Amino acid sequence: MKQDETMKVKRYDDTNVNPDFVAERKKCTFNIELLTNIIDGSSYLTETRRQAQLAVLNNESFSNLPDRYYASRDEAYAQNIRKSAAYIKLLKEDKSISRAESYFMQCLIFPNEVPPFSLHTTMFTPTFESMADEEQKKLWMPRIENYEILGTYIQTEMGHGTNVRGLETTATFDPSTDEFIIHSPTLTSIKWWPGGLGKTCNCAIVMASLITNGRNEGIHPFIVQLRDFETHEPLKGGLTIGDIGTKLGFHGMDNGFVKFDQFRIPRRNMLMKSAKVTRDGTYQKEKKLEKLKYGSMVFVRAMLVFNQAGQGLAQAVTIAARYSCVRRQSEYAPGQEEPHIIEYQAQQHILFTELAASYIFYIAGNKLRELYFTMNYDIQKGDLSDLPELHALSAGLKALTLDEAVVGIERCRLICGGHGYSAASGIPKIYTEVVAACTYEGVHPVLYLQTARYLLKVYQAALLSSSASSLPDNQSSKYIFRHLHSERPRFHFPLSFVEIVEAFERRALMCIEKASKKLDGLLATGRPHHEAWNYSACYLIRAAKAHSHVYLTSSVHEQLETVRQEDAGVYTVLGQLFELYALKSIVDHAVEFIESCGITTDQINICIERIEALLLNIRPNVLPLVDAFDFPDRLLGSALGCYDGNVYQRLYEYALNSPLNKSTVNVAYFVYYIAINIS
Ligand SMILES: CCCCCCCCCCCCCCCCCCCCC/C=C/C(=O)SCCNC(=O)CCNC(=O)[C@H](O)C(C)(C)COP(=O)(O)OP(=O)(O)OC[C@H]1O[C@@H](n2cnc3c(N)ncnc32)[C@H](O)[C@@H]1OP(=O)(O)O
Ligand SMILES: Cc1cc2nc3c(=O)[nH]c(=O)nc-3n(C[C@H](O)[C@H](O)[C@H](O)COP(=O)(O)OP(=O)(O)OC[C@H]3O[C@@H](n4cnc5c(N)ncnc54)[C@H](O)[C@@H]3O)c2cc1C
Repeated sequence: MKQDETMKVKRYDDTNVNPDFVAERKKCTFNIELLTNIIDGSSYLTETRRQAQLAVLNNESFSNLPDRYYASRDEAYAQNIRKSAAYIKLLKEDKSISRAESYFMQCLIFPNEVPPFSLHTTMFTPTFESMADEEQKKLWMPRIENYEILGTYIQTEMGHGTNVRGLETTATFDPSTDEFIIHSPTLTSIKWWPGGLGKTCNCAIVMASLITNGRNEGIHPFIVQLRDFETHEPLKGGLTIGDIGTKLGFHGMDNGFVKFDQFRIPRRNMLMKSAKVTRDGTYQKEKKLEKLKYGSMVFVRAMLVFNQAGQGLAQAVTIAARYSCVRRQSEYAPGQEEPHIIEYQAQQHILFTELAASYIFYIAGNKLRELYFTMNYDIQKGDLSDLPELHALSAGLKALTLDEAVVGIERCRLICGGHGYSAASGIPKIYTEVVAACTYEGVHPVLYLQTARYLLKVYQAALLSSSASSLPDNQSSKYIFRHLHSERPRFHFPLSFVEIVEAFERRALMCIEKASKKLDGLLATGRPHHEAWNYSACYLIRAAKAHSHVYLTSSVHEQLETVRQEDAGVYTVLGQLFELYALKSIVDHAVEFIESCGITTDQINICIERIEALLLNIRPNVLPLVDAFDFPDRLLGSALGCYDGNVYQRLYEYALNSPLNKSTVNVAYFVYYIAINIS
């Protein structure tokens, strides 16, 4: 990114800081900057992020006016398009902007928003790059990279989302014209939900059942132009397109529908890297590359762990923590000043356990992102051996971290009392964005079952192997094999960090074994496989969750081992957060740990006591721990969570700006009530 010499806006306003915050920040026992580097992934990424954020704050085109919480849907959409236009212009003009820089800029330009063009970068382009052949890439990529083509990803239909194989849209090859005919044969086959489809995008990858020579060859991707490149009008020839209407959140996003009525596209618009239809209608495929077509889902699921679960929960926690250090309530010691609500143990238990979870999701999410890019390098070159592990991991972690994050965000809102319910707190917006991710890219029961399907295979292979070296070289195979072929360790309390990871592994293995036994038991009674699978679902989902917890704990433990060499202060606070998250999970799933690790209820009580001690340990550092996330105020968009802690002034300003306050007597009241009931 080109450096801007005129950068003048500071990321924080550190004048006029609430004195309570000044006192809190003085209690800090560790190097905040070092922890920020860990959260970002490196000091280089911290610096990159800050420069990118400054560039956004200095650019008036990216302001959030009108106020984002008062904007109507039309205004929210228009605001997103205005900012998108400025952002895309910038990306086109400054080719030195790196992927990381553009990512950080986008997060701040569209705070807690998925903007209408985002499908272009997260799904349309990756799917095209992965599924198009070289000639197709040469033809299309320049216009895709130049944003002349703005694409979305069209898979889901009104009647089918989860069951991709059950999609009804057809792409029938017509050899007489060398074209595919895209058709929606029923009401339920209307494509429904794709982001940016309603009003914004001019092209799309459409997933449809390929039919040639009378045979249905299954779901394949096609690139389809939807709108005229000049007038932006939907193309003639069989398209009905529109916006699907208001949703729980995503107000600035035009999720859309499209009905195809015998709409024709050239044969070469089928993406032909792993399968093709020749001029005479012959279908050919490379079976080994078949699963590549699911690749963009794996990508987004892997990214959602740090981007939505980690970042979303961390933002809610930052807001709740800062507010808790300002808000005073109730008489604690008779006759004395009301304490800050942060001093109540009940508040600390919720706030600090969610703080711990946000650190775990952020750090594990960063590691998953790195793992994705490492594994995907080989996958794109045609070596798909890591794909099953990556698919299982990204599916399970997307589900588990988002499940826990949305509950955590709501708990943060609740511990802010009444002001948490105001949009001004910023938390409702965070919640509606993050909870959407629990649905898109796959609903969670379905994703857990995908993870479990893989785990049972790994378990069977590990059972039959006499040496780990004969198994695939990945984390799942390693820990499942190791614990399957070794004695249960004796656990000592309080648990060491190594023992914590071991305990999560033993628990996961037990859950996988139980799921396997349940399935085998049902099969042994003569039930068909699909029925036995369905009635094992509760066991299978428990196994997938326990396995995902293994990744969370082991990857953060790995990070801790590195930090231990570097800085004692950071190691201590990060260790406290790791222990708190792990012990809370153990207590929440006590039955599974008692059974799998041979521990007692007395030992669970030791964990409960230890959690209380950890709350006291964490208390002095709470504000520095959320400061370390380094969220600019604009990103949080919160009167309660600003860096300077001037909560009440901001709440008052927010209320004064309400459109309802533009007049002293509201016209509706005058017209409907006074006119009818008082005159
Ligand atoms: C900070 C530092 C720098 C940063 C750098 C920058 C990095 C960039 C950051 C980018 C940030 C991104 C942020 C994200 C924000 C994103 C916003 C996005 C907005 C929302 C977009 C939403 C889009 C959508 O929702 S698209 C629609 C998604 N739909 C689904 O998910 C449907 C779910 N259903 C399915 O996945 C399948 O149909 C399934 C798997 C449930 C069932 O299918 P099936 O055919 O019946 O499968 P099955 O028989 O069970 O299995 C067959 C076989 O295939 C394997 N399989 C299944 N899925 C996959 C897969 N995805 N990958 C690989 N393999 C898969 C399965 O395991 C089986 O294998 P075998 O057992 O071997 O047979
Ligand atoms: C905000 C948002 C943005 C989206 N963006 C896009 C997009 O850009 N492109 C796109 O193509 N799609 C998009 N989608 C669609 C999304 O991917 C689907 O909604 C999602 O995959 C779920 O499919 P469905 O809605 O058909 O739910 P269904 O598949 O009907 O599932 C309903 C419920 O049934 C249960 N269920 C279903 N199948 C099973 C099973 N096999 N086992 C156990 N339980 C099951 C689950 O509890 C599930 O929640 C978006 C959705 C949202 C909410």
